[in-house]
Amino acid sequence: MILVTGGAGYIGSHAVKSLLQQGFRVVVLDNLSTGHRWAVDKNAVFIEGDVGDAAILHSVFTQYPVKAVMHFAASCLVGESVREPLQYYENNVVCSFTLLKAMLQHHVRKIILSSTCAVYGIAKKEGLVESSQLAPINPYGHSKRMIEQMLADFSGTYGLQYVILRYFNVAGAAWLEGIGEVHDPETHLIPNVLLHLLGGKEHVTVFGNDFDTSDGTCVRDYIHVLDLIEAHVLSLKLLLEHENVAKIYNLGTNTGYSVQQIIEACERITHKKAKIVLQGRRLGDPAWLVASAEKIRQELGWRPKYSLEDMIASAWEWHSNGARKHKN
Ligand SMILES: NC(=O)c1ccc[n+]([C@@H]2O[C@H](COP(=O)([O-])OP(=O)(O)OC[C@H]3O[C@@H](n4cnc5c(N)ncnc54)[C@H](O)[C@@H]3O)[C@@H](O)[C@H]2O)c1
Ligand SMILES: O=c1ccn([C@@H]2O[C@H](COP(=O)(O)OP(=O)(O)O[C@H]3O[C@H](CO)[C@@H](O)[C@H](O)[C@H]3O)[C@@H](O)[C@H]2O)c(=O)[nH]1
Repeated sequence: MILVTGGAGYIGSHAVKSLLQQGFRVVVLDNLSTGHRWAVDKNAVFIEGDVGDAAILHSVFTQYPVKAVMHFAASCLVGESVREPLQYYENNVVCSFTLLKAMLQHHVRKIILSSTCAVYGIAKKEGLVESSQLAPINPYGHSKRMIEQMLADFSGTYGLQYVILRYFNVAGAAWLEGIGEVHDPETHLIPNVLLHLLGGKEHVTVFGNDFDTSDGTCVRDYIHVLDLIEAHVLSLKLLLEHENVAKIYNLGTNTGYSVQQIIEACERITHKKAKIVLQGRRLGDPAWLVASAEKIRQELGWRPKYSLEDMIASAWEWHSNGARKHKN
């Protein structure tokens, strides 16, 4: 059985569906702080609770034969982390510590961690590799960096085995399966543009056009959630079929798009025109984050199948149709 923390969230809910489709049994632990009960596939066991609650973890590990953990649960907004660092260190570092301690107490030694390219900080304009310098510039990136360090330390001393996946910007939806991104408030760029084009938001805000990039807006590397989950399944198989695994992989597409280019792509795909309002920079944003995902390609044979157009089109379908059912 696989324990999926944060399995009611955007990415976790896609992972749960995929694991079930691959024949794994799944138990989800989620406190529903940003996730949704409806997003959890009904064939998974759902436990509403906090990853920082040692008693709940004890009961989960006692009740279910958990072979590995996929740890998605976290606070994960860059700007919010600058405003609320206490929350980020508590929900990410402290809760992950409690989870890891419970795992070790119950002899569960395999984990996949959702990490982030925010651990790199200010990057040079070339594909970031896993060995690039780690110098986060916001509390969110620091908190994930600290969890990564715990895994490395616990691996050496206690035999913890892990795959750390550093995601770049995740987008798209498995909308035909009835899941996609729903955050309230929504802060991510692609859904914000699409929600505006659907009439739900007055305009699109662009945070800063004075960065050192070709058009002055921030550049990110966007990856389809289904490609991302495919990498999780490969990582899980690696962990389950081998001993002493301790791996770090970037998950991106090696291609950067500026905020301006993303808005234009959304306009092209939806045949609608966006109203743009320029604001100052958002706290904690680096100018440029683009992956080299060569390592996971070489070692696990993973490569992304979906384009930026696929991400935007599937998110558009989701926001136009699927997500509406869940709004009151
Ligand atoms: N969305 C991205 O582009 C992106 C990029 C890099 C990394 N990540 C990482 O991926 C993971 C999932 O992100 P997401 O976009 O799906 O976010 P999300 O907010 O949609 O999902 C997070 C889920 O975790 C749950 N949760 C949070 N704290 C919890 C706790 N203490 N106990 C139990 N449940 C808790 C929430 O209720 C939610 O269901 C996070 O770890 C995030 O840091 C996301
Ligand atoms: O309405 C908006 C929303 C965002 N942006 C900009 O668009 C870029 C992307 O922002 P967003 O979609 O919020 O993603 P990130 O801040 O890059 O963070 C996401 O991607 C990170 C990896 O880069 C993950 O670690 C985080 O968890 C996840 O929230 C940034 O430059 C933002 O300033 C805007 O200009 N207007």
